[in-house]
Amino acid sequence: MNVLEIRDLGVDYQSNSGAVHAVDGVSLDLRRGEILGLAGESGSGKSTLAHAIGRLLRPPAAITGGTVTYHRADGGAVDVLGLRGEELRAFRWAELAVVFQSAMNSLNPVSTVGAQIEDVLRIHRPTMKRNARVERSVELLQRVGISADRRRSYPHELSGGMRQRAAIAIALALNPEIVIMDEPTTALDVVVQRDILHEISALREEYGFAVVFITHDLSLLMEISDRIAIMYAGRVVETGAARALHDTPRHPYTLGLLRSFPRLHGPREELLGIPGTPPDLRALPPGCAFHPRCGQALPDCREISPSLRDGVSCLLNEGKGVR
Ligand SMILES: Nc1ncnc2c1ncn2[C@@H]1O[C@H](COP(=O)(O)OP(=O)(O)OP(=O)(O)O)[C@@H](O)[C@H]1O
Repeated sequence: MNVLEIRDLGVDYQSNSGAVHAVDGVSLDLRRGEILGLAGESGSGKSTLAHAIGRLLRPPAAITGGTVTYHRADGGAVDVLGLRGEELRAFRWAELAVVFQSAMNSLNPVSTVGAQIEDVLRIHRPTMKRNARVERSVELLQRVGISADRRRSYPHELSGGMRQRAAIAIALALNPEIVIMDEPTTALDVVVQRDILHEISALREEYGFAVVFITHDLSLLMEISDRIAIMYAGRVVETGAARALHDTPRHPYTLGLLRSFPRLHGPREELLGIPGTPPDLRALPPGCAFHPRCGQALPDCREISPSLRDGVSCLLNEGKGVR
């Protein structure tokens, strides 16, 4: 059951030197309650896609086409890109919430973390009584690992990890169906990162929300995600179950990414990485955008732009794993 369906979505950034096609014909499903990881090199369009889904794009970004459909738990379908005004505001917190990399930027520095949760409740649940709001904020803070006495702390009084936990608690205030996490733990040290990721998994089990999770760290993504979508130059080039993608990558770019990161388990392998740099998004090479960097490219790859079929867009792929 899909909670979100993205079809043929395009997002451009207008610039003096031409339109940057940051997201180009992306179709992707988010299933109810799953963690979907978005991976890809810097500049591949992950954040732009996540911002488009959350209706957070600002000029010079503009949606050039496509649809995003949200399926309510009661079966109703919502045209996310068509939401305006009050409907959009309600959708943003109650149905979809976002946690950004820097909690410091999303938290209000002059308001305690408890007050920030209670504010969300006050605005969106006008009938909720004050003590019910306090109760809920304490419950949420405790649930993300912040003790009740920290409810009155200001963001600057908390450690980086605690601030990120607070940002997650705020995002969960209205029990959203979808939580978008854009590098939520990247600024934190590895131990704190892992703790928070385990917390996110546990919260997801408990509350049943779906997550779109973005991180540069593919091994981390493999651990936390149910499914993964790999982006290259604004397009999704492979999707699949995290395990399958890890064990039998089908796109040479996926393989390259996997080889760029040390594996957590199993024998150590040489970090081969991917030669070259991502293309200019104003003028993609003809054919498969990855072909100039692909060690396995065929002559046809220079001419034919493969579409995503059966979870992979690569001419080489005939159901076999790439080498
Ligand atoms: N305001 C902007 N104006 C012009 N181009 C932009 C703007 N913001 C992003 N871009 C371009 O859009 C492309 C996609 O960027 P995006 O941030 O979505 O990628 P990303 O995969 O999330 O990268 P990262 O992992 O570094 O966050 C990049 O080429 C970037 O240079």
